[in-house]
This record gives sequence, structure tokens and C-alpha cells, in this order.
Amino acid sequence: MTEAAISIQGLSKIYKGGKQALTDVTLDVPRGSMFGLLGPNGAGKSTLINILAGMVVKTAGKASIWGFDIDEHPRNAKASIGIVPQEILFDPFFTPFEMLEIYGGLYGVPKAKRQSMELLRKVHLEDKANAYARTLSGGMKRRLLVAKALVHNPPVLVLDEPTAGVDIQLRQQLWEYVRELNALGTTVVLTTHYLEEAEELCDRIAIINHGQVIANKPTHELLQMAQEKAVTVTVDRDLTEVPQAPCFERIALKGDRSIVVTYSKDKVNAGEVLAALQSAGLGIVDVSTHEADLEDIFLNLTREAA
Ligand SMILES: Nc1ncnc2c1ncn2[C@@H]1O[C@H](COP(=O)(O)OP(=O)(O)OP(=O)(O)O)[C@@H](O)[C@H]1O
Repeated sequence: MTEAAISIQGLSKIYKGGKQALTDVTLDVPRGSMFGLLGPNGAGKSTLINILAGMVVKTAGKASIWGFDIDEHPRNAKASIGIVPQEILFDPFFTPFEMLEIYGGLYGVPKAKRQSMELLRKVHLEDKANAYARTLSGGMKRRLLVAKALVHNPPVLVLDEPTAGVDIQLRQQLWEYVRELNALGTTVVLTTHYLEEAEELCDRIAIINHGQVIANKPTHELLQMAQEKAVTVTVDRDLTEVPQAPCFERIALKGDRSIVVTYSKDKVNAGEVLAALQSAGLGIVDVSTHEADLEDIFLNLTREAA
């Protein structure tokens, strides 16, 4: 089937009080993808996810999940998505096993088809199955939230900032599990501030800023969009001011003898930048260049859109 896992058209949200959180967002999440939704704080990511989850009412536009329009077929749309929320909210007196059973029941999963223990095993919580949820560590709680989002075996899993406050080892375990799910066919959408992780994990990335989608591309294409590159040059004398040349986008002193020149790689190359420094009378002692990563692209794009 070619239909998108999530399809969003012209989605807008204005909260009571007038705050416009989303403006005309159009976005398709391909089936089977690992999709990154990136954006600074307050960009509108949670609003978007909460609309899909049926927790926030949109002001305008359309959205469908697994082909089910959220207005016309809300039950089917909800059954097609599992959401791991940002905040950890649990009833502390239920055990993880009980909690998954209760949620399975709420989603109408018959008892015989529930996989509570299997899910706990997958998120490495089987030995906590019968402990009170309040005795779990932060990382364990987060993994329990992932299991909870999967009780109804949805084809789409959305993780809203899943690694906030999770240590590196647990984060790796969580990603490993999410990768496994994706390899088995689950479409995964994740919002994260860890841009490196999005770069490493996601095959497609959309960037949202001030409620608008400013980029939506396969990860490798997004990386190619980084137009700016930086070269750090150590020169043969102390500098009090930086030289100027038309081929520099920016230049900054970094210590007495070191300068960082940012240039646009679609206009010039590093050789021309170095030649410009030499013609300003500087002897070059050392050079290091720095490949743009997603962080740079993100900053460039959000700077442009600001
Ligand atoms: N219930 C609400 N009422 C009014 N304004 C809201 C409400 N929820 C969010 N907003 C505002 O809408 C904008 C988008 O918020 P949202 O939480 O969707 O952003 P976000 O990208 O998820 O940010 P973060 O990464 O910090 O979670 C923000 O300016 C926020 O203050």
C-alpha cells in the first residue's frame, strides 16, 4: 500500500487565548519509516502529536492515521497509533503488569490476545512486572510508557522526546528496541532535541519552527542542505583583528592565533578561503575543516526562517 502512515494537510492550531501553535502544516510520514520531527522548544511538536492522539482539537486542516481520518474515523485512527508522552504520569499503585492489562482492556484487546508479559520482556522490565510502579526508576518508567503505547499493537508508534532524562545506556537500549520494532514494520515517529540521534536513527526528518514545517526531506538530503562549512586556521602571528574578504560568510577570532572562517560551500572552496587569508598577509600554520552536521543545518534553517 502506498498510502502514508500519517497524512497531515493544512493543519493549524490556535489555542484559546490566541496563541497560534501550528500554521498550515502539511506532512506525510511514509509507512515503515523512522521519521524524525525536530524543532526548538515551543515549535509545536507536542501540539501536532496531541492532535493526532485526539487530545487537542485542531483549528483547521485534516489528518489521517493509517488511512483513517481523525474526524471521520476517530476510533480506527486512535487504534492505529501508540503514543509515548513526554511526561511520565502513572498511577503509582498499579504494577507494570496490571497497568498493561488495564490499558489492553481499555483498547479492547481481548484477554487471550494481550501480550503484557511479552511487552515487559521486550522493554527489559520483566523482573519488575509485579513491583509497584512508584518503585521504578525514571528510565524504567519511560520504558514502561513505551510498552503501554504498544498494548494494542498499533502500526504507528510516536515517541515524544523519549530520552529526556534517560541515561546514555538506557537510551541506547530504548533505541535498540525502537529500531527492532521499526525493522519489524512499525512506523516510528520521534521528536527529539538530540539532533545527532535523529541523524543516526531517522531515514527522514522534518523540521518544525514557529509552528511551520521548514524542511521535510530524507536525512541524507537534509545533510546536503548544509551550505555553510567552517575552517579553523592557525596563523603565524598574534592577531588583534580579523581580516575581511568577500568569500567569508563570517570570521571570528578563536584565541590569539586561531580564526574560524565560515564559508558557503556552494560559492567557494576551502582553497579560496585560505588564499584570501594569505593575500591578507597571514602565514598559515595549521588548518582543520568541520563537516556540517544536523545541528548546523538546523541552526541555518531556523536562522533563515526566523
Ligand atoms: N494548552 C495550551 N494553551 C495555550 N498555548 C499553548 C498550549 N499548549 C502549548 N501552547 C503553546 O503553543 C506553542 C507550541 O507548543 P508545543 O508544546 O506544541 O511545542 P513543542 O515543540 O512541543 O515544544 P517542547 O519541545 O518544549 O515540548 C508554544 O508557544 C506553547 O506555549
